[in-house]
Amino acid sequence: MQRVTAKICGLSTPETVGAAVRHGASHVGFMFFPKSPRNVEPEQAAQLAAIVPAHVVKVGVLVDPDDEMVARAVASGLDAIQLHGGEAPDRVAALKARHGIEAWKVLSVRTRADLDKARAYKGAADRILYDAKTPEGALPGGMGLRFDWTLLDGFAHPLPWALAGGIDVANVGDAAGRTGARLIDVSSGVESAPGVKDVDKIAAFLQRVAQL
Ligand SMILES: O=C(O)c1ccccc1N[C@@H]1O[C@H](COP(=O)(O)O)[C@@H](O)[C@H]1O
Repeated sequence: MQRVTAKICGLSTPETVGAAVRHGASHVGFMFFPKSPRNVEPEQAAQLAAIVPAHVVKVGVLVDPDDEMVARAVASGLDAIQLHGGEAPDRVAALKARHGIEAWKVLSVRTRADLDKARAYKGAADRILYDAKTPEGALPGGMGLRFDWTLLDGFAHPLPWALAGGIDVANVGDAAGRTGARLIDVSSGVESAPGVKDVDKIAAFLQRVAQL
């Protein structure tokens, strides 16, 4: 079976990007969402992207972005965009076609019906990322909230997928084992405070993932 890999998301410093790369992250993520404590400007993202080796996938996270925002983010050197808002399938497909890079769609999950929305993105998105639905008015992600992973039991995934939401070093083994996820996304689980990534937590998380 394919081994488990990890995306460390919401990175904003060379030190934490370096830690993610050194300890074996398959993906790194940069936030382009001004309301987020992890937000980076495109110029800052370009400097961070420049120190990421080619085998590590650089993902930009955007929330209902306008065309200019996507263009500025992609120009920082991204390999993929993660659309974390209410983007419809045709919008995802259009951005993928325009920029010629992978487009991921995030589905916010509370019920099985939320998973069923994945089918509409077949042919539009490259990957579905299942994350926990956050409370009304809160950030749409990065809150360290989990959804009920048993909802994924027996679900016929229409697309390659990844799991996010409230994952940390203590529960990543359960997350991968219980759901079968081969790509795990973490942000707040490797932080010491919102928006402050911790190199020791990144190292411990990735060492645990390497055992799975
Ligand atoms: O991190 C944020 O601030 C954020 C803001 C808006 C949309 C998504 C955001 N983060 C992403 O949410 C998931 C889960 O994060 P967590 O591990 O539960 O903290 C992940 O992809 C984050 O990058």
